[in-house]
Amino acid sequence: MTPAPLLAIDGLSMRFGAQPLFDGLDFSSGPGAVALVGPNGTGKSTLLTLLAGIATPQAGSIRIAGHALAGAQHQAKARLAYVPDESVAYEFMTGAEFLGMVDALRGTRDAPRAAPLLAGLGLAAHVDKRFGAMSLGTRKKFMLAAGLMGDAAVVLMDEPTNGIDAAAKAWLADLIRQQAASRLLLFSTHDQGLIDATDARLLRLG
Ligand SMILES: Nc1ncnc2c1ncn2[C@@H]1O[C@H](COP(=O)(O)OP(=O)(O)OP(=O)(O)O)[C@@H](O)[C@H]1O
Repeated sequence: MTPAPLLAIDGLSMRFGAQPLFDGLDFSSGPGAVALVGPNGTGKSTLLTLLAGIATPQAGSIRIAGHALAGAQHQAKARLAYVPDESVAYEFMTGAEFLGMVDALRGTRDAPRAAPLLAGLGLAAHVDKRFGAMSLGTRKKFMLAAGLMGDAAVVLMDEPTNGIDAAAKAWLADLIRQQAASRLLLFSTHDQGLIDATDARLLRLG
């Protein structure tokens, strides 16, 4: 039997007020790198929140590795990770505490194995710093580390290279290329360099 696609979007519609952002969107993918592109305000971040199960569409369905987000929420969410554009950590938490909290919420034990991610993103020196004392780029890197650690089949990232330095960008692009063989990495971006470096398939809005 053919395995279910890692992501299957069927007839997805979303609007705020009268103007639809997208209407009847269909998309399906197995492992790979997919760049969600389009002009500002066309609904890229909104689509990611729908795929992450944080927001609910007006119509259509989303399946993650064969599990419907609407009907089998726990199974679907267990297979995905979502990296928001802005930090969601409490200001009083340290980087290490945040990764430990994500680990605990997911019921995994991946934080101790996150050392290569921390090194690659240049975070090793910041693990004991509180979020309130971190730069925006460092906060963003911890969001990326939290999403990329573990083995979620689908990793959703909102503008992953926003605010991070050139070394971390290059490392992230390499990681996406390598991991695209075994999981789906879907990211919104305006960064053509990232699209080129990851050889990503495009999902275009607007
Ligand atoms: N909760 C909300 N209530 C009302 N309108 C919203 C809400 N969230 C987003 N919007 C509107 O939906 C549209 C799409 O926003 P979204 O942030 O998804 O776009 P985007 O493609 O990610 O933009 P950008 O490239 O600037 O990041 C915008 O017009 C935005 O104002």
